[in-house]
Amino acid sequence: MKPFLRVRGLRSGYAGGVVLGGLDLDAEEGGIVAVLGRNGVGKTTLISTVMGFVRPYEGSITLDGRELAGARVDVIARAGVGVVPQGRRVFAPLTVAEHLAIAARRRAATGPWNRARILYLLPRLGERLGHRGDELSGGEQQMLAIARALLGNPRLLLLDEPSDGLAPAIVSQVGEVIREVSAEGMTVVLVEQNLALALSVAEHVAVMQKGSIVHRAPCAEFASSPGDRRRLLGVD
Ligand SMILES: Nc1ncnc2c1ncn2[C@@H]1O[C@H](COP(=O)(O)OP(=O)(O)OP(=O)(O)O)[C@@H](O)[C@H]1O
Repeated sequence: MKPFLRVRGLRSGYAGGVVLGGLDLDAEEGGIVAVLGRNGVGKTTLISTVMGFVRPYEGSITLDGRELAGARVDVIARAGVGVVPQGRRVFAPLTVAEHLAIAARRRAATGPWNRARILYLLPRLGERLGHRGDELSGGEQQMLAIARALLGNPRLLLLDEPSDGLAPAIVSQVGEVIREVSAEGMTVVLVEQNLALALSVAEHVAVMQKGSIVHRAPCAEFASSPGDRRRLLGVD
């Protein structure tokens, strides 16, 4: 079967410097791939390049057969790619309701994910509609960042370290939300340092080192290979 997201020979970086040196990645439709790797290997650069924030030097990024490498961010968003960025990017003075209204106005496509459905999935946000971004906990901000991305009805959702800075109980809620959106058919690429979260939600792992994917495995296999985890990630 042809992968829904197919990245081949992706070279990218900043101001002529190379971070991704010919990266290949596949994600099946409706599947969850976790991209793992130590700090600084280029995980955020991968997300930024797929999303069009960083223009690739070379290579191919196809979504459902359509070439997106080098396209503008708005074209990529309309083609069905959504992102939950690292650090959440919630605006301090805007309320939850205002964030959602802006995201709904700017949405790339209509589809199953509307405000009512998202508030059903993320009930805590419904209780905080009148609260400003800077009044939300880290977990609430993360749920808002996810809600904003879902409102765009992406077919491919890129999440950049959604567990960062969250308490373990909230991390498992984030994991449940990711599983639920994937169960509805959305394809997910999850960049994570939290191995437990990655292994509990994804079907496959792709491990990055120095700007390329050096190891791919089904999660169950990676979970039962402590030698691989130590060698590739430096963790037990
Ligand atoms: N905007 C930028 N301009 C120049 N260099 C950058 C920029 N963003 C990242 N880099 C560099 O690119 C390399 C890869 O960074 P990147 O953030 O993609 O890695 P990462 O795997 O996501 O790391 P982390 O896990 O710490 O978030 C690093 O050497 C970093 O310093």
